[in-house]
Amino acid sequence: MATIKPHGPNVLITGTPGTGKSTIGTELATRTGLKYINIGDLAKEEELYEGYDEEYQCPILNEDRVIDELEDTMSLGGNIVDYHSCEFFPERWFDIVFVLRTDNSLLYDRLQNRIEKEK
Ligand SMILES: Nc1ncnc2c1ncn2[C@@H]1O[C@H](COP(=O)(O)OP(=O)(O)O)[C@@H](O)[C@H]1O
Repeated sequence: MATIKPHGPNVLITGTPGTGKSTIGTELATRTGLKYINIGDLAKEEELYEGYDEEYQCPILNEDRVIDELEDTMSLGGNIVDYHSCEFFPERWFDIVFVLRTDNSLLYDRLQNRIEKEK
């Protein structure tokens, strides 16, 4: 059960990559004044990794370090957290969770566009 936090509620926005988490998360942050936290960006900035996944060709997130890094911020509240996975977050952190979904055919095109842009 979430408790009332001094800086307001914590919101989790999760879902498959490309479903619009960062688009909605940043817009929501602008409109509400809550702080937007993108876990992927945070991990990059603070190097919260524990090795490299050769199969998926990406760094492996150190989930314990993410939790340690965010614990104080989340206790105060007032955050919008954006990440494609959610099972490792403490349930007590969040007051509400949104799971975004997008039709697979649309998702395919969005991710394809993202890859093209990154080239
Ligand atoms: N509701 C929406 N309708 C159409 N396109 C969207 C919508 N939300 C996001 N997009 C587009 O889909 C792509 C992926 O969105 P993004 O917010 O980066 O997703 P995520 O953060 O979940 O990976 C972007 O090009 C974005 O502009």
